[in-house]
Amino acid sequence: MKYYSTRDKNVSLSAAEAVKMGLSRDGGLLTPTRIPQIDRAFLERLIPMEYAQRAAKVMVLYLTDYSEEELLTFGRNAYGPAQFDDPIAAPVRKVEDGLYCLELWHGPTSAFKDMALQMLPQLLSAALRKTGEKRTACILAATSGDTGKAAMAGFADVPQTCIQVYYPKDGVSPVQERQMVTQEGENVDVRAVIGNFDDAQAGVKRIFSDEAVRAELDKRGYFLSSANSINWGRILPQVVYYISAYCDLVRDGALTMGDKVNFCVPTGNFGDILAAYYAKRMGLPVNRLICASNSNNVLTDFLRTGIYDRNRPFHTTISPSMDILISSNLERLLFDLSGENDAEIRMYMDALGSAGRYQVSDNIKAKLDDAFWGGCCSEEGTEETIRRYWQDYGYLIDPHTAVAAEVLAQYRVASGDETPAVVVSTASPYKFCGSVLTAIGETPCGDGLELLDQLHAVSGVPVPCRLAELKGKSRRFDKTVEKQAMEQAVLDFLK
Ligand SMILES: N[C@@H](CCOP(=O)(O)O)C(=O)O
Repeated sequence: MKYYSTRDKNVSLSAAEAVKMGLSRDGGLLTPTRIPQIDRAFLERLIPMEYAQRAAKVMVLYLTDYSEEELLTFGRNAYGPAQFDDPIAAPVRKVEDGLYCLELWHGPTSAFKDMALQMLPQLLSAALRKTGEKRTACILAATSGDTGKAAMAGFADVPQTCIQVYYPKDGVSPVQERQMVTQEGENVDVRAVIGNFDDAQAGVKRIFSDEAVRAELDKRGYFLSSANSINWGRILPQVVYYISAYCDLVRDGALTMGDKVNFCVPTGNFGDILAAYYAKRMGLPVNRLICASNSNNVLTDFLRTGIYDRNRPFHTTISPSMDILISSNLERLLFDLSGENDAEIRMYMDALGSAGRYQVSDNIKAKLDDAFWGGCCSEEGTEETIRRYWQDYGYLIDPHTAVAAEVLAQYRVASGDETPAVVVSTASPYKFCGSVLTAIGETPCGDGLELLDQLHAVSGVPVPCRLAELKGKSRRFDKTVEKQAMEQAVLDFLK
């Protein structure tokens, strides 16, 4: 299987090279040249398997220069009991008939990012070996809260790698910040950007395409790679959990093999829902993908009108990981929907860069309507949904999951579609204690880690052990950086 760029189909890379590079030199996203197909027999075979086996079976379809045995070893390292507090890794929890939550936060940093970022470092280390690379990979990541910690945890002290993370100052939750600034490891660094997530992501992409910085890093023995969902090695492990969830629903009798399911995904950078789209394109029986946004509802408007317009106020919300107005992975979706038309994608992305806006063709809009539905949820709606899930189901959910749960309810009313649905639950409520406490009618006593105990006292839900351990950890990083100074920050880190 070869990989090409959404902006240049003449690029031709192996999977290992694509994982190593992270982002194409032309600014495009590296994408498989074909989408492998799965059928009922394939899904039947996955049903009795453990999560790591399912992951190896799916991933080898795309990573043809890796062996299935190699991927199974990586899977067992990634999703085993040393990392995940649930033996199923990504369990599906029944909320009520026809309504399920896919819990993706049982990993070491309590967010769905662990599902990919416990795997990516192993894929990258193997890629370094497979390509004979002698330089050190420097991972640059922008985060609105969850990716940064998961990437640091995944890459900490991994040989021949180092990682530098940028998060928006005042744009992540207190627990998310504490997770990042206490991260151990000799090869890690994290800085708060004076700006929002889009500034941090734009800075990282700018550095990737800065030839002078790249040449200087090369002289020093480094090359750049990415741990964000712009890296195909991030998307692919996320495809696995949609397929796995379907198998679990069939195994448990909630679906009959071949029945369709809807997935409702809270998303900002469009990576998580793109992974669901690939699963659908591979042949997983998916009816509709419901894209849930918070008040930063650029994706809702796009899916409804075909016009992507980032020229709007940026809101800081209680679901901060989705506070994003430039959704990077939409580019891969548009590439697929356009019939892999790289010239058309260049036109849209140039317009996004210069005017902050583009309008897709009628052809793409029709295909979007067929596969997707977009909705958004206010801050009040988010709190109300957390409260409702707690009162009605005794189920404590985080604000991102609540956004999806509320948007799914809107979709059902608007469409009348009662297809069994899975809400993708992306983070532990303990990462957002203050907002969750307020939502369930408690007054937070403080604004730091003491809220972990308060939320535990009122809910009885166990605190994930790595979050509880944060209390004993001291702060290792406290640097801030202006968004224009990120290039220098990289050069300072890689002395
Ligand atoms: N929601 C993310 C933002 C970055 O998204 P990614 O999936 O591209 O890494 C975060 O929490 O950092």
